[in-house]
Amino acid sequence: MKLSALLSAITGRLIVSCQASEGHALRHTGTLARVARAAADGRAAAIRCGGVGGVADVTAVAEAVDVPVIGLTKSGREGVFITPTVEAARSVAATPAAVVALDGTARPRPDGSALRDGIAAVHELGKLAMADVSTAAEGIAAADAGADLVATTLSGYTPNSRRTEGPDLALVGELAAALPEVPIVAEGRYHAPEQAAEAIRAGAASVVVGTAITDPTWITRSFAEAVTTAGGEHVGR
Ligand SMILES: CC(=O)N[C@H](C=O)[C@@H](O)[C@H](O)[C@H](O)COP(=O)(O)O
Repeated sequence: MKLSALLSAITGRLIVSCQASEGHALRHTGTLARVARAAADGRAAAIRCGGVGGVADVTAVAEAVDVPVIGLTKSGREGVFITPTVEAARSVAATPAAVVALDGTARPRPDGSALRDGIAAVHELGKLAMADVSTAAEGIAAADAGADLVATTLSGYTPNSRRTEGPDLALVGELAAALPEVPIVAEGRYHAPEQAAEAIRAGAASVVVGTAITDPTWITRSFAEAVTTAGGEHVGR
């Protein structure tokens, strides 16, 4: 898929991330493919998927939905863990995913490669590359390395990034101003529709929402906590 075709599908629209970590009740490829279908039925413009489920999840989701898929692999939680090697980038690019998401920070990669190498491997297989960054400087470097899209995914998850409780809307604005030619994707801790709308107003081409839509354990916990707190107040009256 060409970048222009992807952009006509996702610009000004919502992307849903359908991933589940090891041990999560939804950590099942077929189940996540169903979750992706439900999100597409709700008008998600694209699905981001893979994670610890790797290329099996990406392939199953791509078969289940008729919107573009952004694929990634995840290994570990330390240092570079999103599509961390050239081999991982190549394996995701070989699936039906239209876009490969990969760590776009300047930290050392497990295989000693540079971001530019991973992006080149993705492009060789005719796919688009989304760089997941944590700061504006990383986004600028990622665009220079050939990234087709830059996403704020890693803000709050690297030692040198801001740790906002909610989404890092400021980073969206900074990237949009610094890279007017590059589509910026807002991602990470968007927990309410109004926050997602705010990201578009801040200059994002598109917004990725994961946990708040596709993690029923997280959603339940937030309701349960609210109810328990009210219950405690009630008992204390
Ligand atoms: C930091 C990291 O590993 N982010 C991952 C990237 O693919 C996913 O675990 C997130 O769910 C995704 O970025 C969407 O964000 P949120 O779930 O906050 O809406």
